[in-house]
Amino acid sequence: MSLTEEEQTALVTSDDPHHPANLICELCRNFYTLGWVTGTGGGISIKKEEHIYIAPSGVQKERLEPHNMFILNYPSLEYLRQPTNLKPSACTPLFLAAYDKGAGACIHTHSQWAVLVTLINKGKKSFKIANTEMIKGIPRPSTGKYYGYHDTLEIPIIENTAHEEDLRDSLAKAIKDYPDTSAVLVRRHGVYVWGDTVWKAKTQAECYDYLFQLAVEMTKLGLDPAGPIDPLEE
Ligand SMILES: CSC[C@@H](O)[C@@H](O)C(=O)COP(=O)(O)O
Ligand SMILES: [Zn+2]
Repeated sequence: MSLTEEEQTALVTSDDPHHPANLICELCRNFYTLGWVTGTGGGISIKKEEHIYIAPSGVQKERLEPHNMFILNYPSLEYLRQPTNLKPSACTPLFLAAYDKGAGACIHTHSQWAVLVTLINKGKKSFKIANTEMIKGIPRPSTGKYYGYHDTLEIPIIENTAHEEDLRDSLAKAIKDYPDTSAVLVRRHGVYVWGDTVWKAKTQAECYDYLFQLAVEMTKLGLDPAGPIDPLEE
């Protein structure tokens, strides 16, 4: 299905700030200030019905403009729009793994908290944290609810590869092995977080980042992020 130039332009042109092409630009500017998408790394993709919006590869993500967006048809994976002289994000196969799981948006951050949490869990296949209020912002699909304050949240960690696209198989395996997860950490690299909608993906990415920072700081203080509540605390 090839679209005319006009039809392609219409897919990235809107006065609605919530249109995916506009939102990707706005959110990347926000994420840049958080240190999530600096130095061209990281990014976000949004799915609107059968259209998946993807940013170009290797560009400053905080300077994106709506007309820079690639558009993929889902599930045919045919490109409907490919801006000239640009390549789609190397994260595309990873974003697609999240869409295959039913996501409406997927965020990839290079947050240093995500990187550090993989380093304090040296040799481990997952990161765990419990008894923390912000866990309640993370959905638990098997229960149809969110995690509870006393639950243990477990996020898989996969090993980094030299090229982003080569992470696809291990990310897909982690999603299969941890059916309740909505995030996958990549050692020495960052994290992928997805949600049913762009807003859920965003708030969940914020909760995860908070929990990663908390876990790093707790570990520095000799506290176990997944440990029980100390009776002397209260
Ligand atoms: C600082 S380069 C980082 C990239 O290799 C990659 O990890 C990344 O997250 C962004 O890939 P990109 O293809 O620019 O969207
Ligand atoms: Zn990356």
